[in-house]
Formats: sequence, structure tokens, C-alpha cells
Amino acid sequence: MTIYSGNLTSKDVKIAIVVARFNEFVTSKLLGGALDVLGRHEVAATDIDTIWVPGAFEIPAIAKLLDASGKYDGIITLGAVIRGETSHYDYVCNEVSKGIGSLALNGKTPIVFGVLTTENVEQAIQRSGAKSGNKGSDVATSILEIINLKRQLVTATK
Ligand SMILES: Nc1c(NC[C@H](O)[C@H](O)[C@H](O)CO)[nH]c(=O)[nH]c1=O
Ligand SMILES: CC(=O)[C@@H](O)COP(=O)(O)O
Repeated sequence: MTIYSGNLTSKDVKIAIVVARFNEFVTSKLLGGALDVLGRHEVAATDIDTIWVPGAFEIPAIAKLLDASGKYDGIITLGAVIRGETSHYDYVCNEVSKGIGSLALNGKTPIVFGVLTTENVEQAIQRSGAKSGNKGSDVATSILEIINLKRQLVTATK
């Protein structure tokens, strides 16, 4: 039996978006892309909570709190980590990806990784609404699919 997520339903879907303020010129574009996709799938604005955190490093801890609340059907994480002159980039990327990955496996709430990790500003710009698309839009579509897939699986495995 092949189980598909079916239509990206928006009925009774409550979404939390955790977005980093660091590199806001990029992350605000990611947020816009995510909100556009959710809106086009008729997720009500009143069903979307947007939580701003200082930087990507703070995303996992806040996402963990949101997961524990049990209030959301899905969590979208958005950030832009852009390499600088030191190894700080590597530590931030490692902890953010490890933290969100741990929540994806061990948490109760579906969560998607919308954090750009780029070598330079240009790469980040291109992935936040330019020729390489918008990572925020991509992960908003993914969270709706995962939510529906989870609902389908619950039904199919009863
Ligand atoms: N350099 C970037 C950061 N650095 C800040 C950290 O995320 C964190 O807020 C700080 O270390 C305090 O705990 N954050 C980004 O999101 N993107 C970067 O490029
Ligand atoms: C990803 C970062 O933390 C980075 O932007 C910090 O820049 P730098 O390594 O030049 O201090």
C-alpha cells in the first residue's frame, strides 16, 4: 500500500514559525515566502504564530518549548547563517542542525529545517526569493505535507 499525504489541507492547521533576526534582510524574505505559501493553502493568519529569536542558535530551544506546548500541528524554522571570517559559522550551523534534527526525531510536533547555511551573502540572497527560489516557501509546503502525511498514517494504521 502506498500512502500519500493527499491534499495539503489547511483545515484546523496551527503553525508556529520560529525565525532568526540575525541577517534579517534575508530571514524576512524567508518568512514572506513561508507566509505566502501558507496563505495560498488557506491557512488562516490567526492560525500562524511567528516567534522571532535573536539568531539561529536560539531556534532549537524555542522550538523545543513550542513542541512541548502541544499547541501546534507543525513548526517551521527559518534562519540564515552566513560564513564570516572565523569558525563561528561552523559551530552555529552544527548546533542549529543538531538541535532541530533532534526535535524532528524525538519531538511530538512535525518540524522543518528552513535555515540557510551559506558561504556568502549572495548565496543567501539567491535562496530567499531570487533565482534559486525561496527556502521559506519550500519548507512551508513541506510542513503541510508532513502534517497531512501524519494524519493519513494515523488513519491508515488504526
Ligand atoms: N553569525 C550568525 C549568527 N550568530 C548569532 C548566533 O545565532 C546567536 O544568536 C549568538 O551566538 C548568541 O547566542 N546567527 C545567525 O542566525 N546567522 C549568522 O550568520
Ligand atoms: C555565522 C557567524 O557567526 C558569522 O557570521 C560570524 O562572523 P565572523 O566569523 O566574521 O565573526
